[in-house]
Amino acid sequence: MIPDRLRIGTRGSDMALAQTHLVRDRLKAAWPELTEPGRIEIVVINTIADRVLDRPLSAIGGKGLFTKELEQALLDGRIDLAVHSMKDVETWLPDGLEIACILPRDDPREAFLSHKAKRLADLPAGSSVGTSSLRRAAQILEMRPDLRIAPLRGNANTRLRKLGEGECDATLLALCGLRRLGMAEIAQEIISTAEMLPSVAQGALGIECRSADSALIDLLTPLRCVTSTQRVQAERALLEALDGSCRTPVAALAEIEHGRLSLSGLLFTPDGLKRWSATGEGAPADAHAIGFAAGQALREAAGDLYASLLQ
Ligand SMILES: NCc1[nH]cc(CCC(=O)O)c1CC(=O)O
Repeated sequence: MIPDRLRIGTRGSDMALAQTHLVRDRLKAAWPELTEPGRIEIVVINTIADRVLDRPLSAIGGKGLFTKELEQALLDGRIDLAVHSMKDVETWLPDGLEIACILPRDDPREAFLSHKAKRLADLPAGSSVGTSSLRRAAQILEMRPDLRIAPLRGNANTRLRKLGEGECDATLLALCGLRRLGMAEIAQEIISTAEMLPSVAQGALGIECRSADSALIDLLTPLRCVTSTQRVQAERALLEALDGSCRTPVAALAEIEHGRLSLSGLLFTPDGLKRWSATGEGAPADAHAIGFAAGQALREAAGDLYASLLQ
C-alpha cells in the first residue's frame, strides 16, 4: 500500500535539495499515485555542519554532523525518508534506522578548480589549495608537496564563492556535486581515479528509513541499483574495518566489471608523507567481506602508526 503522505527530510543546501528532488522525481515516476498534490512533502532540516563554518568537520565531530539531525527527525517520526550523500553517512547507523536504498551511482571523480592553472600539476609552487578534507589534503600533498593546504569550509556554493574571492588559489570538489548544481562545466580538470582515489561512496545517494517501515522500504525497490549498492557496501566495509572516521584520511573505490568486484583502498598520514594501499577482488555478492578484508590489510600494513592516525 502506498502511504497517503511521504515526508522527505533533507539539508537545505542547493546540492542537498537537488539530490532530494531527484529522489522525489524517481518516486513519482515509479508510483504515479504520488504525483497527486501534497502526497510528497520536502522537509528542510538545518544541520550543525551547515551552521558551523569556521572549523574543519574533523575538529567538530566528523561526518555524523551532516546526518545526525536528519536521523533524529526520522526517529521522532517528523520525516519518513532522509536523502544523503552516502559519503556523509557514518559507518554505524543508530538502532532502528537503515539505508534502505542506494540509487545508481554518479561519477565518483574529483574536479579541480582554480584561477591560477588549468591542472593541479600546473599550479605554481607555493599555491594554496583550499580544502578541509583530510583525505584531499593528504592526497594533494603527496602529489605536490610544494603546495599549501588552506582550510575551506561550507557547502559547495560557499566554497566556490570563497575561491572566487581569492581565499585560496584552487580547490577540489566532487564532480557529481558540481553536476547536481548544474555547474559541471566549471570543472577545469577532472582527475582520474588512478591519480586520486575518491572518498568512500563518493557519488552515491542513499535513502535512510526506519527499519520498521516495511511498506515504505518496499516502495523504494524500483529506485535501487544492485551494483551501486555492492560497490558502496565494499567501500563502507573497508572503513568499518578501519574504525574509519573523518579523522583518518581514507580513499576507496570499488568497481564491478564482467561480474567481478575489484576494490582499491588507500590510507594516508594527514601530511601525505606516508600511505598504505590494499586491494581486493571477488564476487559482488561478497562485497562486505572483500571490503572488510582490505580494511584489515590496511590496518595491519600501517602497524604501530595506525593508532596515531586515530588521535
Ligand atoms: N563533504 C561534503 C560532500 N558530501 C558529498 C559531496 C559530493 C556529493 C557526493 O559525493 O555524492 C560533498 C561535496 C564535495 O565533497 O565536494
